[in-house]
Amino acid sequence: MEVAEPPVLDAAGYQALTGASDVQIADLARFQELLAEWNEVMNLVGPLTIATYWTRHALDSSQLLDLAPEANTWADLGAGAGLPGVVLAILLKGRAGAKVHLVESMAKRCRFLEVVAKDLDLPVQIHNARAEDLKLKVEIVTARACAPMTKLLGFAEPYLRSGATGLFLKGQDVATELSEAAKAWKFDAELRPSQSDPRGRIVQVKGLTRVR
Ligand SMILES: C[S@@+](CC[C@H](N)C(=O)[O-])C[C@H]1O[C@@H](n2cnc3c(N)ncnc32)[C@H](O)[C@@H]1O
Repeated sequence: MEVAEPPVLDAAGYQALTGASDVQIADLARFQELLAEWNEVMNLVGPLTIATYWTRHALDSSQLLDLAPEANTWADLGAGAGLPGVVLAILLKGRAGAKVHLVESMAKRCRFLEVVAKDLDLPVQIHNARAEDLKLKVEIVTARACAPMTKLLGFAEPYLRSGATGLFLKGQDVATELSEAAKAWKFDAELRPSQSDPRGRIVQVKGLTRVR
């Protein structure tokens, strides 16, 4: 089956598609600069993806907000370079009660996140910790490229069990990952199309219990 290519957006194309404000575009462009600068000395994202940032990182991340436009409290597990968490925080900045928890187990990636948070004055809290060890009450728990579904649900268990909805960015192996995960967990999952990756899916997860 032929799969459409993802859109290749620049800042203007991203703004036309999403309706982001000029201030948000400026903040997103600054994040792209910081990513490019730090990627020279630290492995944050694939170097070639800096050139396709507006699709591959900005749109990939910000599309989650369309699925939960009212949600103010988010936790991004395995935030790494700040994707999707920093993009979400840029878009939520200025909204009363907005808070994005960036959870990342690697200390040097947390140092990068601290620099970005300060530079852009973001409503974030950075946790240098393993996601499964924290007890954060949030509306939405998210993750991109953090772990296969079976393992990811283990990381997300405390958040999902306390009432959060999961929005997980997944690639083309999502069906296999979900059927594997169903051997270990019982959960409700809905698949949403991805705007940034025609082969990718957003998995919306609610309710989670362990079956073995
Ligand atoms: C492949 S990177 C993806 C980073 C980012 N989400 C992105 O899409 O660019 C996965 C990140 O998850 C972090 N990680 C893996 N397991 C974790 C856990 N249990 N708790 C917190 N962070 C974790 C790793 O240190 C790494 O930075």
